Amino acid sequence: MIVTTEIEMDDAPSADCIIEQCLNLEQPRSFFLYAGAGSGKTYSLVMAVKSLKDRERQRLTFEGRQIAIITYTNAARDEIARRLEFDPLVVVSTIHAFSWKMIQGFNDDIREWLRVKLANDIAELDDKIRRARQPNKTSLANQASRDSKARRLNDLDNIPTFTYSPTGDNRGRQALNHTEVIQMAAQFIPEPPLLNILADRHPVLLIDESQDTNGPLMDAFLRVQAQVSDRFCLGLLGDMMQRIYNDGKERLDESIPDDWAKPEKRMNRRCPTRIVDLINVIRANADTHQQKPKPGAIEGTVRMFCTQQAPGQDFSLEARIAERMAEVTGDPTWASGTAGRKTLILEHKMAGRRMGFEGVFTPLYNVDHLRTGLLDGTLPILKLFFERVAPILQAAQKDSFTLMEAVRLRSPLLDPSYMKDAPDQLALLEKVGSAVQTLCELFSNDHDPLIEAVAQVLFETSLLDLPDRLIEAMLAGATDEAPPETTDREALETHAYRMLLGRPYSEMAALADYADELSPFDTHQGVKGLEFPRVMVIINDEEAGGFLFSYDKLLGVKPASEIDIRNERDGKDSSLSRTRRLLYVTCSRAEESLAIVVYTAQPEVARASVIEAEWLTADEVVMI
Ligand SMILES: Nc1ncnc2c1ncn2[C@@H]1O[C@H](COP(=O)(O)OP(=O)(O)OP(=O)(O)O)[C@@H](O)[C@H]1O
Repeated sequence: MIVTTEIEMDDAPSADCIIEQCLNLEQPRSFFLYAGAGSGKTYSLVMAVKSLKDRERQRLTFEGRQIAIITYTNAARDEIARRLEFDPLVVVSTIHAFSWKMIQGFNDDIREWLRVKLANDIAELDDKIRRARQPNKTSLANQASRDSKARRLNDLDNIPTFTYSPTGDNRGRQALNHTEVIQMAAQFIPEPPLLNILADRHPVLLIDESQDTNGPLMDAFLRVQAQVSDRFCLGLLGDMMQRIYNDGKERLDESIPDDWAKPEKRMNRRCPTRIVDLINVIRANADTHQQKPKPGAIEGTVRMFCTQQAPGQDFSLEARIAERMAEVTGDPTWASGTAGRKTLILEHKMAGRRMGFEGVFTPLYNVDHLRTGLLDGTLPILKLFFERVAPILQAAQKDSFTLMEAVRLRSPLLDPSYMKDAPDQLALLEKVGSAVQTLCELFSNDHDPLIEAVAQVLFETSLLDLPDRLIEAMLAGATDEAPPETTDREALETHAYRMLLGRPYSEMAALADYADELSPFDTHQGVKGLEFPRVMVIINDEEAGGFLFSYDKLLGVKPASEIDIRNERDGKDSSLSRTRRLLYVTCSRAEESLAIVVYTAQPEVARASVIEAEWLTADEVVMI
């Protein structure tokens, strides 16, 4: 068998060889990798670091220095660290963790930065409050925010040490929030002493998904590189066409200095030829980087289904489309239910409707300060149900030994120190057994109890600890009333939990399935970096209800606004270019076949415009 290497297959000198040459501790050269979807950026990153470690292990160890890698998500961090065998010579972190590691301990600088920032924010809010004609929801919120900032400013000198956790709640007067840490890092890193600390600690810094790295922070890294280029290598991996978050640096590629290496990977190793062609035409509107499929790539299938059906009503249409895809592709897995494909929706609530968890999701999502914890699953109320109640109920389906083990690991009643002090251990065990039985009985005969009933059992039996705010909500009782007209965070949070209490437990279970990332649904943005054999992209502006993206504009159903046209003409970002990039990301996830489902008021127009733009042929667009 003849083994063809990438060097032979690619018309450009191998990008991986160029990167390897750049990672030279004697003569470092920074680089910016041009690489489209599925071109193996993660592979290149891992290979480059492995080779550097092999060459320079002794020296890096002796000098106590580490190669640093910044990833976009915790999942990507874990994956890259795993592929590098958790080697202590390499530190892999998210941008938040990396920024904090750099600024942590500089308490005086942090305090002074906060002093200026808080004073500026207060002055801005004072101005807004002054200009509000009469008190309204916004002015009341501004006043509350102003008062809280003033309290924080007054208290600054009493805080000797600031704290921060990239994955935690960051509550308490000494805690910094995510935005502050990023902003401070952007300001401190390009100046001594952090400039030298960074270059001394990490002679090589590689940033994955660099197109979405916070803009000011990216500027800071570029400034560091410009000042210490003889002893610091900055490697940027990413794809400008996959910039889908708003704070990434616009036109990063144009800011790259001439003396950097600019390797390019042109081969798409993921998608079939038909999909490579499709993403090439979508991309052609944005830049000149085109890809070729890997040798021996399958042909693959693309279909677009355009419908006028009102959004969010009947999802059996999507099941019927999946059946059509099974016929067209000859792949029966398409028709095997939602688990047989990956369905990409624009907003989590759209998954909520399709998976049946909207009733628990929406009340939490509507409270600003709960949103992050909801989306990353760190909200204490979710942890209670996802990590404690659900495993106990699952164990109850097996045998009594598994059940008691699940309870032992989670119940405060079976905590060794609590048990040790219990006057009658046998009675305690009986109490636990009866509590578990009461909990399980709620679900007997396929009954779907209200979340309130489940919480009540946990509370009355003390089987599990409940978050204080949930207990407050239980005392007030379940509700389906609209949230109160207030800016009081605690009142809004308690109200959201009261709404949740009135929902069936099955909705919480569905949300848990969605959160564990094994669900067949994900958002357009959430699948960055991932790949799936069968992908169904749902395009539905009305159901998504957002304003940053507009597929109707991209597909010619709605005219672009004057601002969009002006922005496009001036090479600035617009809802058209943002949506085009998002479509590029979603379509390029498919390894075998792709169905694009377009819900729109004018399906004929959408059809005509994709055919005219030569994205798809007439045969590939189905009116349904
Ligand atoms: N050198 C290689 N040889 C064979 N397969 C490869 C190679 N590099 C990458 N692949 C495979 O190609 C696919 C795409 O790689 P990867 O996910 O790293 O691409 P990517 O550039 O990060 O993509 P995207 O930006 O679209 O997320 C993966 O299935 C990966 O295993």
